[in-house]
Amino acid sequence: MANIIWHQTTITKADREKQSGQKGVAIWFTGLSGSGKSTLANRLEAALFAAGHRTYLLDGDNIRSGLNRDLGFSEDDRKENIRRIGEVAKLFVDSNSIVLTAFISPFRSDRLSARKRFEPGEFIEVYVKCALNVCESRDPKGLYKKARSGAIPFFTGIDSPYEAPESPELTIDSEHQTLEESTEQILLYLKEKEIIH
Ligand SMILES: Nc1ncnc2c1ncn2[C@@H]1O[C@H](COP(=O)(O)OS(=O)(=O)O)[C@@H](OP(=O)(O)O)[C@H]1O
Ligand SMILES: Nc1ncnc2c1ncn2[C@@H]1O[C@H](COP(=O)(O)OP(=O)(O)O)[C@@H](O)[C@H]1O
Repeated sequence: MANIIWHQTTITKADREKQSGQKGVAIWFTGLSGSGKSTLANRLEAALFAAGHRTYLLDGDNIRSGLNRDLGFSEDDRKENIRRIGEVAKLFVDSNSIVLTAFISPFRSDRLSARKRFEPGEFIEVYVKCALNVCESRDPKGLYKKARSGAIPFFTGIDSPYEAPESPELTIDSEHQTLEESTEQILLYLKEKEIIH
């Protein structure tokens, strides 16, 4: 961008890591509405927090009522939604947090653009896999019912596409795994990658 020059801060990401003993990463949940992103992200954050880690959870509905309150659900708005979340997540990672994001993030190209803003290993894509009919039967917010009645146009999985990840770092099968099993699966991955100890 013209006349904008990146300012290198005195305290670096490496300094922060050394002080805290944890690595900053983004755990990027993606999946249909009702697949379990929020439930799992909250459960995982609680486990990480209890173990003394610095964490933060960015959740769809909360961000959409503040930072992204100007955005709706058109393709362009979803793209901008995910772009901003990616930038915010990057700031949290720079600050040495484990940031968890729980957004449908339906488009592969947008998730890839977000990934590219991070260093290798910092962006952990977690696909919360769950069949549409199961998400629809859970319908925790009653939104599928509304979407089927025509009250919510462009609802993901019904009349707006969801592009499943092709090579996510982790796939969680929320139809067949319990919440505890899914949480353990992610914690194990974080330990294997030496993000937490
Ligand atoms: N048209 C349409 N399609 C999908 N979802 C809708 C829609 N309208 C409202 N909602 C509610 O908004 C939540 C999804 O917001 P996100 O920011 O995660 O969506 S996206 O990533 O920009 O696609 C989603 O929350 P989750 O159920 O937690 O996924 C819904 O509660
Ligand atoms: N194994 C599971 N993992 C996660 N959620 C589950 C599971 N089984 C049932 N659920 C339920 O499914 C719903 C998922 O809703 P939510 O977490 O809001 O999904 P999302 O954030 O993807 O829209 C919750 O009511 C949750 O209790």
